[in-house]
Parts: sequence; C-alpha cells; structure tokens
Amino acid sequence: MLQNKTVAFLGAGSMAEAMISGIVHDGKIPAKQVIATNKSSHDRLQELSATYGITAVKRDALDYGNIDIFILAMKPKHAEDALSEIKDRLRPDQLILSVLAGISTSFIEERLNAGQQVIRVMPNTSSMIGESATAITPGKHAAMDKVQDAKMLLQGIGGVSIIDEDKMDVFTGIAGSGPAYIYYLVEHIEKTGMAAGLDKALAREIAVQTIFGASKMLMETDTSPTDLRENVTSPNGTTAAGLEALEKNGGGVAIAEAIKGAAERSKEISAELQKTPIPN
Ligand SMILES: NC(=O)C1=CN([C@@H]2O[C@H](COP(=O)(O)OP(=O)(O)OC[C@H]3O[C@@H](n4cnc5c(N)ncnc54)[C@H](OP(=O)(O)O)[C@@H]3O)[C@@H](O)[C@H]2O)C=CC1
Ligand SMILES: O=C(O)[C@@H]1CCC=N1
Repeated sequence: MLQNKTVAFLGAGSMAEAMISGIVHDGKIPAKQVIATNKSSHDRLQELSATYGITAVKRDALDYGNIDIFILAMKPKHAEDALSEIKDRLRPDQLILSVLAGISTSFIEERLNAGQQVIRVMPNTSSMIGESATAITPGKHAAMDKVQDAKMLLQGIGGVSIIDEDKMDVFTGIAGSGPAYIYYLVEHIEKTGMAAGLDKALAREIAVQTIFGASKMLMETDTSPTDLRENVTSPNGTTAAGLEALEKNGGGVAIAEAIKGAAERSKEISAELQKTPIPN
C-alpha cells in the first residue's frame, strides 16, 4: 500500500535522519520516494542523500503535487513559518504528519486550509535502527485510511501506539525524551566504573549489555518489573545496598521528575506558541 507513496521530510535534522534511516531500512517505500528538504543547509541534504539513497531537494524546488505524506520535522519555533509556506500548496488528500514536540493537531489545522488531514506523531531517535516507541494522535480531519498509512509507515521505525492527544505530553516525557535518560545513565555508569579502575570500553560494554538484558527480560517474560527487581535482590546482599543508596539519593524521585519536567516543557511549548495569532 505504501509502495507507491512519496514521503517528504520538511526538516532534515537528527529526528528526520533517524526516521529516514528506519524507513529506508524497513523498505516499504523505495528510498528514492523519500524526499528531504530543509531551510538552507544544502550540504546536509547531500549527506542524507549519499548515506540513505533518498532524494534531496532544495526547499524552493519541492514538487508539492507529487507528495503523498509530508512530515513536519523542523523545531517547534519554526512551525508557524513552515505552515504558512506550505498552506496554499497542499491538496486536501495530502497527509501532514507532525513530529513537533508540544505542537497540537489543532495548532496545525488552524494554520492550514480547512479540512487538511493532520496526524501528530511522537517518535524517538531509536527510529534509526527501527526501535522507536512512537505515539500517534489523529487530528479531527484525518480519515481512517490515512491513519492506517501513517501507522504502517511508522511501524517501519518501531512500535506504534494510538493515544489521545492529552497523553502526548507525558508520552513525550517518557518515550520522546527517554533515550536521553538512558544515555545519561550509561554516561554515569561508565564514569563510575572508570573511577573504580575499569577500562572505559569495558565499562560501557557491561553497562549496555546489562540494560539490554534487563530490557529483553521485560519484553520476553511475563514477569513484572517489581518481581524482576526482587529476583535480583538477596536479603542483606549487594543489590539491597545499591537500591538503598539509589533510593536515599532520590533515584525514584529523579526519574519521576525527569518525566514530569519534560512533559511540562511540552505543555509550555504549546502555550508559548498558541499566543501567536493565527495568520489570515
Ligand atoms: N531529536 C529528537 O530526539 C526528537 C525530536 N522531535 C521533534 O523533531 C523536530 C526536529 O528536531 P531535531 O531533528 O532534533 O531538530 P534539528 O535542529 O536537528 O533539525 C531541524 C531541521 O529543520 C529545518 N528547518 C527549519 N525551518 C524549516 C522550514 N521552514 N522548512 C523546512 N525545514 C526547516 C532545519 O534546516 P537548516 O538546518 O537548514 O536550518 C533542520 O534541518 C522538533 O520539532 C522536535 O520537537 C520529536 C521527537 C524526538
Ligand atoms: O528535546 C526535545 O524537545 C525533543 C522532543 C523529544 C525529544 N527531543
């Protein structure tokens, strides 16, 4: 079904690249039918084209008529300009996917022509290897077949959940921003291991394998995280001492606050941008 579609990324930064990599490796859409454009960095477009075999097009040379799905992938602060630029070039049957954190479907719908089909998407950078946890929220004009197309496309970059829009902020706090928390964890494990005399490469390898193994246990067994944690924890053993230190130093609170902080920022971005009047 996607085989004959053309997808254009408006924005060619790190999130666009991660999605392009996932989509091209998935192979449901031929690489040449994946287009990337950006504001001004031509070298960046050439680099993406050379790496993934996609079509790189300068913004003013984009052939709007031949595109089925547009993916908005610029920073939220550039959304307003980008939407006013594309508004009158779109047909009603063309689908807009937006990966912009904190930008609601109604914000986009209000700035495009009436009835334009919009779907909000929150992927993460693990799209690069087909392992994103992605959420989608259809806007009010998105037809069922377009939602199916979006779902199929995004399944190429990982798992997809359809959620209500009021859950997007917390989803962003957990899954959109989440890879950064894990990388931060690995940075700290690495540093601590090195301080205790481990070789850097070994410290990283065991941190990554430990996270991978625990993730796989969570995915492949029916055991709850609580039971899995308790299975590691011998009474008066090393894990009990480690968990006690984690708790005493605010480990659980820090995780909750990270998610809440990111979700709060997603709401703030939305509030900041809603203040700008809708252009006529
Ligand atoms: N990074 C992440 O982990 C995630 C990001 N997101 C969302 O993805 C979006 C992009 O983030 P990220 O990739 O990190 O950002 P980057 O800064 O890496 O990339 C932004 C891109 O947008 C381009 N751009 C700016 N204005 C326009 C325009 N009017 N038309 C077309 N392209 C334009 C820039 O072009 P140029 O370089 O030429 O200026 C650049 O290629 C954000 O909205 C973010 O909220 C969502 C989930 C995860
Ligand atoms: O930091 C950000 O705003 C983006 C959205 C989710 C992950 N990165």
